Amino acid sequence: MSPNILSIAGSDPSGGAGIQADLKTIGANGGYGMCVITALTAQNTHGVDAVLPIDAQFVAKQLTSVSQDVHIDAVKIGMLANSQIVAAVAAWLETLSAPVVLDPVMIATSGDRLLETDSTLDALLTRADVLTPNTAELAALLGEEQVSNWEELVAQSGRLAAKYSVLVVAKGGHLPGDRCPDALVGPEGLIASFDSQRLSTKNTHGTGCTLSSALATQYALLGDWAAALGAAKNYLHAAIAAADELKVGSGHGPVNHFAALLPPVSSDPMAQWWRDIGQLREGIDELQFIIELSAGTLERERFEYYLAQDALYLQRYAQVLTQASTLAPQIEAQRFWAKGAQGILEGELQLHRSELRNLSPEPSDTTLNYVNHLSSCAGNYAELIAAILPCYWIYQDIGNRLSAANHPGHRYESWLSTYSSVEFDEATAQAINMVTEAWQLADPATRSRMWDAFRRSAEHELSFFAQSHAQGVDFSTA
Ligand SMILES: Nc1ncnc2c1ncn2[C@@H]1O[C@H](COP(=O)(O)OP(=O)(O)O)[C@@H](O)[C@H]1O
Ligand SMILES: Cc1ncc(COP(=O)(O)O)c(N)n1
Repeated sequence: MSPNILSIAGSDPSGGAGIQADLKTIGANGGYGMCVITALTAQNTHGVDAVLPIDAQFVAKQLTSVSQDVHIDAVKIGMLANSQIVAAVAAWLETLSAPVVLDPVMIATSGDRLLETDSTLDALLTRADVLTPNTAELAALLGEEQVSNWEELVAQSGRLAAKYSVLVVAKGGHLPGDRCPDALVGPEGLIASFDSQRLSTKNTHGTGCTLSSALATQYALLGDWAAALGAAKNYLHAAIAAADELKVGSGHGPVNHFAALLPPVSSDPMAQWWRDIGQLREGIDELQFIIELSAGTLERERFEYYLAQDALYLQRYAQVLTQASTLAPQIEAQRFWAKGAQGILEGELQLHRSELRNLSPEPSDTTLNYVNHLSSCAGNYAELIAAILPCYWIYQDIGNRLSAANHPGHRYESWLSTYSSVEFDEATAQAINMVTEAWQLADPATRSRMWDAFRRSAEHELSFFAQSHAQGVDFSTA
């Protein structure tokens, strides 16, 4: 069951910090988010322009309305704006036993004040379970100098923990260096530390809000502060790592709160598919058959075996292209696939016959598995053309390299000269476009079947090129 997490914080209308960041974070971590607003701010990714604190009695009213009705599993406190609001929240907390994470927000990263100068958080510091100050807030709470290295930060956090009998998260975000450690520190010293790489981005607006609300949510789920901090830090790290995918403002933008929940944003799904079969493509390049064909050392027998299987495959492939033409929703696509089928029947198969001394009558298991896979996709146009595509694309890719290795006197000179042509490059680009268009129109389930059909065909391509050397690559049961 989702824990109910209450954020008591200010509003950031640009959505990266404050209650907006908290609600996104709580939801992304599996909690049910609620919020009591303490202040409105007018701010963006460059800084805070104005603050309008909510009347303290109205803050109290919001708190009682929520807690009279809803069971609260954990509380996260952020910006409180002034001492009247601090007092209202402190009085309300006396009626509640839920765990409390207090992010002692005083000054925004941009340097703007979020807690009035004459206000103190003292009434809340002992009631909180965990404090999450940044280096400047930590120093201010102790009336000490701000530290600049990790050992001093852990020591200073320990002094704060002892002063208020609480746990303190030592946050390395503002320290120099390429690491970004955080640690849970108690009155007795270090409890658990979590190191991470410092991510290179200027988009870190709201990281403190995000960490503290993730911590409250994870504690409600896990019941252990150290484990909760580890989980919260992992979540934040992924959100910072994906921050640059968002395009929010021209200053310090927000982190990407839903990064881990969303499928990778790819404006070019085919480029993604091509990358995702990268290992298979490398596997094909490393096959003895391809290496020897390219070098001209391939035995004639193996070459003819491959050609004979290819001829059998192409007969069926031409039928599959005809089926795609029948299923195609637009006339242009109908024509394209029909033309492909015709090209095979009239052009490529003739070429095979001229190279072959005798046509092997029997298709191998590898060849049969491949064509059966193609036929199994024939119930749906989008899936079928996704299955058809690797034959075009991989052949074109290898063909360009093989024809580059060709030279006068190469053992397979005439064959390799057919491997690359402007027409085939164009046909491949058009086939990629057709599959992209079908993908754009497809629902998520069909998209996933399309990718599966494409990937399986790429696997069959590898098996197909491997078969003349019987290298035992067989994905037929995959
Ligand atoms: N560039 C970064 N790469 C990775 N983690 C970061 C980066 N900047 C901040 N963090 C993390 O964000 C959290 C908030 O840290 P910090 O910036 O110190 O606090 P605040 O946002 O309150 O000023 C910490 O967990 C810190 O480790
Ligand atoms: C309403 C509100 N609350 C908190 C912060 C701190 O944000 P940061 O984590 O960037 O210092 C903020 N800028 N606005």
